[in-house]
Amino acid sequence: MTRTLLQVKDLSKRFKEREVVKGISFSITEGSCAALLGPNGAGKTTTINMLAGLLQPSAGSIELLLNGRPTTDRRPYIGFLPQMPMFYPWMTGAEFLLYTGELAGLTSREAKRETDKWLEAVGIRDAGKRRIGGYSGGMKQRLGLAQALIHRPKLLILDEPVSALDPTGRKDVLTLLRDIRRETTVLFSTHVLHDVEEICDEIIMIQNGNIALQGNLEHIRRTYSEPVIRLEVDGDEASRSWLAAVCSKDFVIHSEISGGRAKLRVANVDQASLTLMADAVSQRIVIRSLEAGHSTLEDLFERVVQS
Ligand SMILES: Nc1ncnc2c1ncn2[C@@H]1O[C@H](COP(=O)(O)OP(=O)(O)OP(=O)(O)O)[C@@H](O)[C@H]1O
Repeated sequence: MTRTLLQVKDLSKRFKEREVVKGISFSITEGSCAALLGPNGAGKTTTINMLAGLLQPSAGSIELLLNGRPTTDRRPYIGFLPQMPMFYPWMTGAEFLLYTGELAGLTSREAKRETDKWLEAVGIRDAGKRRIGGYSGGMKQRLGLAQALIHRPKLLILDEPVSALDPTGRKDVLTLLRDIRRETTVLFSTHVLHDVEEICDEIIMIQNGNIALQGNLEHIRRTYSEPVIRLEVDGDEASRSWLAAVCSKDFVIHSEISGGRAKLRVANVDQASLTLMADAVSQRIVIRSLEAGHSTLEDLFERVVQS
């Protein structure tokens, strides 16, 4: 049975006379992994800070529901990793986790047990004995994640959790987020749409403080997915002018050209690919690559942002 864990209604935030979050409503299903997407300045951090209880909304409501009933104070049930987490550099990673665990209401014995568990889970068991001042950005991010999970929250909220990580670190964190989903619902903001496609099942896309698109990712994919051909030719003038001419053909619904590459939205990829290849052969144009497939979340994001 799918149950709502978080219900947001008509949420707004105004900084002086400027409204940056404009009455948004959405819900998050228990056990899901949801992504908050949007271009720079869309209002993601402001929204996340309101959900985490760090910012007071100007209007609207945020309810966390436990077994279908709203809690009076949602904060004990939320784990939060801000965009720029702050640490005490003189503490060791383990000391910091013990401290935050006890602050979150764990007994010292529980805090010790959870500290060991999470240092291991986020991959910094050995570094846990060292001072945070000597940690790299990626290690701090892992420690921040452990800090957000130590009190076993119902909802984990993360503001761009993978932006400071190298590819291995990113993969580790995404795997961890996927693993904890059995116990913890996850909401995170990101610009990396590929990560979203890998681990999320719900998305909320915001732009200019409004919701541009939201819902189940699979459903959105099915609804908005379109046949697309990605084409690359040589950079010489003849190839480029052929590419430009191709974009104005009848079977191309929409096109984007950048250098020797083009992305073509078409009605039928098979037919369009055959026509393109035949035309290229007859004009003696070398096609470097031709990929026939469907639009990605990134394509959809670009369309929403540009509209
Ligand atoms: N404390 C504040 N006072 C005034 N304006 C603010 C404040 N915090 C954010 N803003 C403005 O609100 C808008 C939304 O900012 P926010 O940080 O929520 O966007 P974002 O989607 O998280 O962007 P990014 O992807 O760049 O982190 C921006 O125009 C920002 O300048």
